[in-house]
Amino acid sequence: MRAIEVEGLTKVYGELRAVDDVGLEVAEGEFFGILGPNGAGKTTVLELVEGLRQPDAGTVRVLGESPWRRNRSLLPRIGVQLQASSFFERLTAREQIHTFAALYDVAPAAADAWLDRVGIVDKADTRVEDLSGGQQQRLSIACALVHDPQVVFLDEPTASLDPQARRNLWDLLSGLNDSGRTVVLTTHHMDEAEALCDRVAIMDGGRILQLASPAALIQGLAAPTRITTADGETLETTDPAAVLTRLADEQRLDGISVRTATLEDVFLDLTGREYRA
Ligand SMILES: Nc1ncnc2c1ncn2[C@@H]1O[C@H](COP(=O)(O)OP(=O)(O)OP(=O)(O)O)[C@@H](O)[C@H]1O
Repeated sequence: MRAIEVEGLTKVYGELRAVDDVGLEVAEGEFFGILGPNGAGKTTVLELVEGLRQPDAGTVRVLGESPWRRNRSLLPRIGVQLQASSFFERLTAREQIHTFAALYDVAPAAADAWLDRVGIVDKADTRVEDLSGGQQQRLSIACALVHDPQVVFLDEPTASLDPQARRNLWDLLSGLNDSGRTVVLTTHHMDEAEALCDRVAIMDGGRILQLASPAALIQGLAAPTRITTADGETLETTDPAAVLTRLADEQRLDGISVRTATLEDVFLDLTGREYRA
């Protein structure tokens, strides 16, 4: 069963084809990433799939149903991370998540557990406008997850998190996915996509340039490994084991750094330009 099926998806703003003939499928239980620089069209794809925007062309099915126009039977089965600006004003973090929980008949205690899971339980009595950007972001993720949806959509969920909170969120999302939830996120962090996603769609200019697992995308490049020694010599090789053995024989292993290809190299190869997140 497919969690998401998208065909020929297009959204036009004036002259700009923000999303241009996008097709993709996400399997149930998959961790799927939409990756690309600012303005690539990631958020627009996500909003079209969530049913928040109407496509100009193409079809979207989520759990077998069309999300547009507001499909009430689908809403309890999907979780959508809200932008911070969409909070109810003047509510505390706890009141905020309890409100969401009540909409889905979730018990308040279960909602409180989500504040704990995203690491802001100590801010439960703080009004949302007094939370930091990263704390608001964590609250918005907790609100998206509070009803235990089958499919979770997250738009750049780690954008304003510090490194520790970012890692904690990675663990939380991996855990959700391990328990069978489908997770779809957008990110402009290549390392995040590489660490988390089963497959990624690399987008630029409204189009999907490549769609595969991070490992397959990187292997497809056949890019050399770069080994830099402590004295600054850089060796490019497709046989790193042999080069490392030679450096070991020459007692030059101390202080070396080894760099294999990454998704950034894939982006460079696809577009001919450096990736700028
Ligand atoms: N409501 C709108 N009206 C006009 N243009 C829009 C609108 N929404 C998005 N766009 C344009 O569509 C393009 C894609 O925007 P989108 O927000 O989907 O990109 P993104 O990949 O999510 O970027 P970012 O990483 O900056 O969030 C951009 O050029 C943006 O300016």
